[in-house]
Amino acid sequence: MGEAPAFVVDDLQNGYQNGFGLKYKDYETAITIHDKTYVIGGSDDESSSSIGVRIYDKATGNWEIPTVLGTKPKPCKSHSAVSLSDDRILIIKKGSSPDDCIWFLEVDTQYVREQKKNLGTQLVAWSKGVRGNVDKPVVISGPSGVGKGTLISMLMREFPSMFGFSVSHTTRAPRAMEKDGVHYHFTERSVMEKDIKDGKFLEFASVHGNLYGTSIEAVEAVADAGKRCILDIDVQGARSVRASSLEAIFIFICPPSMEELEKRLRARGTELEEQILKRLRNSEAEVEQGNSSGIFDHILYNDKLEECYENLKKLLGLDGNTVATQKSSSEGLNLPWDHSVSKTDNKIIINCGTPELEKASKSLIVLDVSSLKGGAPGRTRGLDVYAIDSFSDGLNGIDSFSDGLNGIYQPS
Ligand SMILES: Nc1ncnc2c1ncn2[C@@H]1O[C@H](COP(=O)(O)OP(=O)(O)OP(=O)(O)O)[C@@H](O)[C@H]1O
Ligand SMILES: Nc1nc2c(ncn2[C@@H]2O[C@H](COP(=O)(O)O)[C@@H](O)[C@H]2O)c(=O)[nH]1
Repeated sequence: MGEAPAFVVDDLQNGYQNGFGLKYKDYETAITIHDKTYVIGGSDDESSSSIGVRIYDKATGNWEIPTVLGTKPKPCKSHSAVSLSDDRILIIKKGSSPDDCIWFLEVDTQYVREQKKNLGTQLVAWSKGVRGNVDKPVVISGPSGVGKGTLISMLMREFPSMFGFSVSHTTRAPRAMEKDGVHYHFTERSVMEKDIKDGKFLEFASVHGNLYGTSIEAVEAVADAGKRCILDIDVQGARSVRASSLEAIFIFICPPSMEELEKRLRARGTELEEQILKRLRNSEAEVEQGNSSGIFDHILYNDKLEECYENLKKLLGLDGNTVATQKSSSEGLNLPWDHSVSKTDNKIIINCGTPELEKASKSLIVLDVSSLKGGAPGRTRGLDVYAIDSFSDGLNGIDSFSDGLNGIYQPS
């Protein structure tokens, strides 16, 4: 795809290399990985909604505008970019809020390769970086009427600040008490199919004759609120999530018997006879797959509701030690506007000192990226952050901090 280049090709061929914050005009950085140069544009244009990405393919001599998946970072005036192991580029936004400064642009991860194959286009995907290991999302599956929704409501009522519900999309009609955007995003099939084609869904499946799906945005909205995401999805959806990079805990809820399941479904009174029969027919295969597919980490029997709820809490580590597990999931990183970035092995060094402060105390922040987990279409977790307070002279390289780590960076 052709586009007027912001700089001439010779600049790319001669001037750019893998590495650091090569600031170009209009706050762009360029990172070359093998034959491709990724030009990542910051912006001072308030109207642009996200950081742009273009690719120059040295082999063909063409510019390409890739399909961009994932929740995109809002534009910033400047950023640094560092390539990590050829499959993703770390972006450090300057002047951004502490919880919005670390992003990853995935260019050749498994997810990107799969989506490229599915969509048949040049493609990249954004994933926001978070410190440490936030609690894994919880996927809850089980046949219709087994009590998934009831258990999830109990959990959310008891721990409102800890859990957030992933609001699915569905093409089925709303029930009497259901609210759009709360219980589901009720949607037209054609709209949902287009969004699926555009890569906006983490998973989707045809369930009891309707289309259901979890959008990437739904999962990220929960993470943005600093909560642990709960997904109520069918077994097909659970299988897709299991195959994705979203690391989750998978729990299957089993009915005590098929007779009891039928009783609950009928007593709920939300489905017409035809739907009840369809759901009951499907439940046999679901229970079989739930028990034998290897997708699920835990199987819970929902016979006595209170007992099942206590067991659910136990396996989520919520039995009596609630305060300890209600930790903040995404503590940010408070970077000064003026900083420079360098890299060694799996460590990214952010120098927060200014050249004018010659003999003064400088502060180096180390981002350890050796234990990254997850990634698009969710968050990139496992980012470790340390600060080093050191005194000028010779502190512009990697060698100078080998013994300088003095604990976790405290945002000022
Ligand atoms: N352990 C239980 N004993 C008796 N009734 C229960 C139990 N658990 C849930 N129920 C009841 O069963 C009905 C179905 O529960 P619920 O709506 O939570 O099922 P679900 O698995 O979310 O179904 P769906 O997949 O169709 O959304 C509800 O009326 C609920 O009150
Ligand atoms: N694969 C997905 N399955 C989903 C999703 N949201 C809900 N579901 C499952 O659908 C059935 C029926 O739900 P109902 O609300 O119509 O009773 C149930 O098993 C849910 O778990 C989704 O996003 N993806």
